[in-house]
Amino acid sequence: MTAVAIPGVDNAPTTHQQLLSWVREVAELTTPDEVVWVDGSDEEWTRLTDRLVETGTLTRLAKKPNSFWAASDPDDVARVEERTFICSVDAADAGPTNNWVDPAEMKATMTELYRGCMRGRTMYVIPFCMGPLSAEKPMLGVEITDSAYVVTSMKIMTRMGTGVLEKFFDAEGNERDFVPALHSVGAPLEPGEQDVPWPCSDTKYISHFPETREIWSYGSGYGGNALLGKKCYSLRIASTIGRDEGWLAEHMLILKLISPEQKVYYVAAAFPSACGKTNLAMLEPTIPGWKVETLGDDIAWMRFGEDGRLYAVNPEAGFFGVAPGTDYHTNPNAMRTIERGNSLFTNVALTDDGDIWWEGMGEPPAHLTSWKKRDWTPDSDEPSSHPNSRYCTPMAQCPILAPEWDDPKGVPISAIFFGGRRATTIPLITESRDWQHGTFMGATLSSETTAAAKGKVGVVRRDPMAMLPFIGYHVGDYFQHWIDTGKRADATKLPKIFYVNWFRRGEDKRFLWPGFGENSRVLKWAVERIEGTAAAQETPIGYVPTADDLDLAELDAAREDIEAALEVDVEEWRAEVPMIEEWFDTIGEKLPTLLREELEVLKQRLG
Ligand SMILES: Nc1nc2c(ncn2[C@@H]2O[C@H](COP(=O)(O)OP(=O)(O)OP(=O)(O)O)[C@@H](O)[C@H]2O)c(=O)[nH]1
Ligand SMILES: O=C([O-])CC(=O)C(=O)O
Ligand SMILES: [Mn+2]
Repeated sequence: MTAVAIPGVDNAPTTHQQLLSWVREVAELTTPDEVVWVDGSDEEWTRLTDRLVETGTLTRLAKKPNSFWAASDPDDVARVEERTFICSVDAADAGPTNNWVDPAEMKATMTELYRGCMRGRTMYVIPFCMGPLSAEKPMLGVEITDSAYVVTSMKIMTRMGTGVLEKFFDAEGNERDFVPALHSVGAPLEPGEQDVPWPCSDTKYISHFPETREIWSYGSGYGGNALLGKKCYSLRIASTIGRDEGWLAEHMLILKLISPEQKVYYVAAAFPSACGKTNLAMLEPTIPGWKVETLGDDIAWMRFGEDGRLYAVNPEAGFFGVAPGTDYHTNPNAMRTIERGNSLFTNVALTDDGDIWWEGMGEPPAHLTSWKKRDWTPDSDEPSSHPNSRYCTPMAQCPILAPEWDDPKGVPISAIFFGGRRATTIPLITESRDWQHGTFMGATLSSETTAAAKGKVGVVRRDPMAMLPFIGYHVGDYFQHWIDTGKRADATKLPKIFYVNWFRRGEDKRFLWPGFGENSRVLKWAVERIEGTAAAQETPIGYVPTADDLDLAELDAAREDIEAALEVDVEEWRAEVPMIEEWFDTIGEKLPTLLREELEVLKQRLG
C-alpha cells in the first residue's frame, strides 16, 4: 500500500476504525489537496461561505442575514432520474422502475471516474445523522464531498458535525454502522487552473448499493443528486432498510392539525416532487379556530409504536423548497422562515439591492440578474428563476414548527394523504374504504411530471406513493410491504388513507380549487371522517364529499367549480382503467394479487 501525504487525512476527530479506513481509501483514490473533517460549527460555516463568495459560487445577500445566492451550471438544475441507479446484486431486486447495473461493474466504472477526481480540491468529511440524535438507534451517515456548497447545504438539511461523531460508538463503546456516501462534482483542477463558480461534469451517476447500504454520486452539485442524506439515504437506502426491518420510508410531509377544540391530529402526505408537500406542511388555515404546525415537508419514516399506532419521524433538519410560486399569499410561513436568514438560494433571481426574487412573488422589479446571470427585465421572454429553483433553510426557523419535531418517538399518524397533479379525473378528495384500498390508491397514483426532475414537464405518469424515483427495490415488493404493514396492525389504529388532487382544471384551464390555505377545508373534512361526524357519498372510487359536506363558509369560489372539483366522472375513470392495467402489467409477477383484485373491484363498480 502506498502511503500518501494528504494533509488532514489523519487528523481525524474520531477513532472509529471503519470510518478512518474508508476516509483514507477515498483520499488515496481521489487525491484531494487536503482533507477537512467537518465540525458543523458556525465559524466553519462563515469560513466556507466566505470562500464560496471568493470563488464566485455564492453571492452574499445584503437584504437577508447570513444568506447567499447561487446560480448553478444551466445543465445541473434537477435530479437526473435516467442517471440514477439501484445496483442490487440481483437485477430482479431493482424491479422495472429502476435503472440497474451490476454493483461490481458500477463500482469499476465509477472507481475510474473517482480516480484523481478531487485533484486541486478539498475533500470534506461530513458525519451526519438522519432523524433525532437522541434516537435509540441513530441513523448515521458520512458524506465525503469535494463541494463546499454541499457542506453548507448539509449543515442546513441535516444534523451534522462533531456532535454526531460522538454517536458513532454505542454505550458499550462498540463502533456503530453508518452509511458511507461518496460525492464528487467530478471536476478536478490542474495546477494553476481557475475554478468555475459551479463545477460539475457532463458524466453523472447517482448510484445506490442497497445490500451494502452505500451511495456513490458523481458529476452533479444539485441538491437531490448531491445532498446524499436526502433522497439517496432517507428514501432509496432507507426504503430497503425499512423493508428488511418492518417500517416505511416515504416521500411525505408531516403536519400537526389542531382543531378549535384543541384536539390534535397528525397527517402525513405523499405528493410527487413539486406537487405541494411544502405548501401543505406549512399551511395557514383559512377556517377560523384551526391551526397547523409543521414537522416535516418532504420525508417521513414511519414505525409502529408500542401502542400499535404508526409513528412518523422527519429525518431532515431543513427545507429544500421549490422557490417559484412561494410568497406571502401562498406560503407565508416559508417566507417567514427564509426572512430569518441563514439560507441558501439556488437558481432564483438576484435583485439589484441584494435580495432574491422569483416568479410568483408579486410585481417584478424593473431589473434583475436572472438565474442564468443575465440582465432580466419584465419584458424578457424567459423566467428570471429556474422552475426548480430552491431555497434551503433551517427548519428551526419555521415560526409554526411543532415543538415535538425532534422527538425520536415521532408522532402518531391519523391520516395519510396521497395526491398528484392531475388536470382531470381525480376528485379534490376521496376516502379509501380500508388500508388495502388505500394502498391501491397509492399504488395507482398518477401525476403530471414537473421541473424537479430533468425531462419533459406535464406528462401524466404513474408515481406510486409519490415514490417512483425513490423506491430502492422492486416496486412489487414495495407494494407487498405496504399491504403487510396494514396486516400487522390493528385496523382500528391504522391511519385512514385519502387521495387528494389540488390541481384539477376547468375547461378554461383554470384550477377549480383555490388550494393553499383553503386546503384546510379538506383537512377538516378528513378528520371529521375519522371522528365519524362528516357525511360522504359512496362512489365507485371511494367516499367523496359533496360541496355540502365540506365547510365552505366564506370561501371565495364559484360553487360550480367546487362541484366540478369533487365530481366522480365515470367516463373519465373508465378511461383511467386501461392506464392502470398497463402500469400493473409492467410490474409483472410481483404485483400483489390483492391489488389486482382491487382493480377488478374498481372495474365492476364503474360498470
Ligand atoms: N394550484 C395549487 N398549487 C399549489 C398548491 N400547493 C402547492 N402548489 C404549487 O406547487 C408547486 C410546488 O409546491 P411544493 O409545496 O414546493 O412541492 P413539494 O411537493 O414540496 O416539492 P418537492 O420539494 O420537490 O418534493 C409550487 O409552485 C406551489 O405554488 C395548491 O394547493 N394549489
Ligand atoms: O430531491 C430534490 O432535489 C428535491 C425534492 O425534494 C424532490 O425532487 O422531491
Ligand atoms: Mn421531495
